[in-house]
Amino acid sequence: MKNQIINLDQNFKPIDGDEIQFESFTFSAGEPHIKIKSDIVGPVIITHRLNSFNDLGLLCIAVDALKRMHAELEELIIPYFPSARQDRVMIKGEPLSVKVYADIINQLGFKTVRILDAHSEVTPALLNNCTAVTNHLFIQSVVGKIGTDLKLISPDGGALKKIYKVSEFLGGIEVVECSKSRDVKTGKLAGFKVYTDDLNNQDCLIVDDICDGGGTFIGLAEVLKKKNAGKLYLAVTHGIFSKGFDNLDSCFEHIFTTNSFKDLTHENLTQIKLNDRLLS
Ligand SMILES: O=P(O)(O)OC[C@H]1O[C@@H](O)[C@H](O)[C@@H]1O
Repeated sequence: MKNQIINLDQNFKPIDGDEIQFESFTFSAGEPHIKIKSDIVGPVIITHRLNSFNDLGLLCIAVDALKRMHAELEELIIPYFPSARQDRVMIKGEPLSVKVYADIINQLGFKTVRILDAHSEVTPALLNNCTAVTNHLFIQSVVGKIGTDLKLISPDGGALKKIYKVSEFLGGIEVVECSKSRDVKTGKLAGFKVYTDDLNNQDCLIVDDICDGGGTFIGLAEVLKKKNAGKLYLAVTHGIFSKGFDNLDSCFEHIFTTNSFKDLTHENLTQIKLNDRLLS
């Protein structure tokens, strides 16, 4: 039987199919409400941008409504997994936030959960039957626009394994390894090491999963410039850009992201819209 799709974040339609119609609104006290308007005739796929506990609330009540209509919950597609960076307890007294989200999502009872460019191996391990889609097709789209005559830059050890896989997928673009240190107590960036003597004016593409405030990439760009990098490009799957673009713009020739977190327009940014292909 053909799947039916419910795009819970109505501005975000990453895959095609027969859409389930619904109405949603928030009561004045802030409580979400939903009404499913279509008949349920096939297995259901939900796509949702799950950036906060409010988004999670809407998902939970939507699933309740669907279960009351005897829906078969085939798949949940949430490209950006919330709190994925809080995947370990660094200091006594901190929560393991990613597990809080994962436990709730596991309870919903989907056959599979699909996420994009997982921050680490922790999130897929916590989710039942998780498909973790890589960033390979996204980065392939990026190099399709800027060419392959460049070096791929991995900002830190966490991104290293992934970037070698991207490089292999793209036919062996050279990787430059870097490491990043943070103050464990404050979380503030302490510095970068770039493991090459000279970049010889070669263009560089920094590849990472998330750009939040951008401090990582601004700091790394400074170090790469000191090593004689040519043009600098940035590709991050999940574009939060919580501190805007002013400081990033002066560091990068161009920035690339997807719309997994939010819709963005900015003159120095290309947002590649997620679709069936990028999520497979
Ligand atoms: O420096 P900002 O943009 O705030 O944070 C993004 C970085 O923080 C990491 O966990 C991400 O993987 C990325 O390397």
